[in-house]
Amino acid sequence: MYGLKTESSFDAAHFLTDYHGKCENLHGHRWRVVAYLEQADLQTEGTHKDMVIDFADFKHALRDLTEELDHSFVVEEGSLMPKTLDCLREEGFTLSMMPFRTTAENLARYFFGKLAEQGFPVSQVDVYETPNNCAIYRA
Ligand SMILES: Nc1nc2c(c(=O)[nH]1)N=C([C@H](O)[C@H](O)COP(=O)(O)OP(=O)(O)OP(=O)(O)O)CN2
Ligand SMILES: [Zn+2]
Repeated sequence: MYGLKTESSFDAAHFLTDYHGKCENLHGHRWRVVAYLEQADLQTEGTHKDMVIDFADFKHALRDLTEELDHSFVVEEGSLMPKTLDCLREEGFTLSMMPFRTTAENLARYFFGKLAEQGFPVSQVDVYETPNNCAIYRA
């Protein structure tokens, strides 16, 4: 089995709905996202011969995904009143609406799904919320 790994980071704001503690308040993280690909065989011909895939394609795909969330407010759908969302948008804030509670675990599954949708043979995504705390989603 062959594997590739790349990583990218994004800075964003969030809060955890129904969390009893300081994380219920709006705060920010520099989330670090590490993605892994696994494939039994290497490509056999052309420019990608003896590669799982080109590192460039992999790193750009992950970077594009983290870039979409960078410097935004990552909001769980239904967690704020529509009028609050309207006001934030009117103020010019960028909102990234997510259909899940914005935990590191769910963000790991989100990036996993987005890479898989694009055809990458993704096997695992790690999301670090702090340098020491990491959530893992695996196939
Ligand atoms: N399993 C999970 N636990 C927690 C998550 C999560 O996504 N998955 N998220 C949070 C909060 O987002 C919170 O911001 C994390 O806070 P904390 O662990 O306290 O991190 P700090 O950087 O503030 O750490 P300090 O040690 O207080 O500096 C909570 N739990
Ligand atoms: Zn947090």
